Amino acid sequence: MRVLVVTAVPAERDAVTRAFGGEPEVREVPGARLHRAGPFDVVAGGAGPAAAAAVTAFALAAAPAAEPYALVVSAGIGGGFASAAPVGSLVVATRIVAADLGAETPDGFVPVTGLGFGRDTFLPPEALVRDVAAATGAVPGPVLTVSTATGSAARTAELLAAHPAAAAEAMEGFGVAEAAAGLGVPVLELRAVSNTVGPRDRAAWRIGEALAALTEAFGKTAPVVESWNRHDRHDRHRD
Ligand SMILES: O=C(O)c1cccc(C(=O)CC[C@H]2O[C@@H](n3cnc4c(=O)[nH]cnc43)[C@H](O)[C@@H]2O)c1
Repeated sequence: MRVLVVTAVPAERDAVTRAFGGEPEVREVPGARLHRAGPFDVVAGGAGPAAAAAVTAFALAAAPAAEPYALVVSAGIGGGFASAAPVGSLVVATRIVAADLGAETPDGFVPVTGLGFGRDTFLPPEALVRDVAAATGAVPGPVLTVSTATGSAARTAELLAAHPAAAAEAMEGFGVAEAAAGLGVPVLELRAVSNTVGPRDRAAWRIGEALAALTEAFGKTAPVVESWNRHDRHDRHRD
């Protein structure tokens, strides 16, 4: 069973592959460079939902027919909402939500679904989310995908008003999920919290700590996804 993992930057990709030691085998496919480690093919596809969707689609389309991907994981560091996910913690998405995809109106932000088209949420498989949370200690909760990282208390309050249970935000999950859904592949999002969502303070980001947490999490996630693929995949896919 193979799992495609999509990160934004090479440092995140390498944090995932480090969980398996040694040098990953590198495979070039059109549009993507995959680093193979354990059950994971890991690609650093760039920042933001568009880059993430493009590289996910390229990698999925390039999989050999005899060995299709059973799962796609959007992974990396992320911002944690203070009440749910402190710096250094992990978050596994129960929902992957496009938080700024929609329209501004005189009455405030309206998501695309409120405009009568598109979609703004993908649901990872429930059993897999539960098992990954149990194995890694990750907080299960909604992860918001934003095109602009939050940098003020006012924007944080807006996001929490619209998504009171939000645990984290990042910039790729919804793009990865959109591409995976287009090809009928389930999706998961796993984030290691490097900073708190709120007024921008880049000096306070704990990137090294978050990358170390990501490495540890992927070591613990590999057996979970392998077991899920054998036992749960076909009856629990909600999307
Ligand atoms: O500078 C470095 O060494 C470094 C190493 C690893 C990753 C980075 C990034 O800047 C990754 C950008 C990536 O991180 C996500 N992210 C992290 N915090 C937030 C946030 O508060 N709001 C939104 N996104 C966040 C996001 O997915 C970015 O694409 C640097």
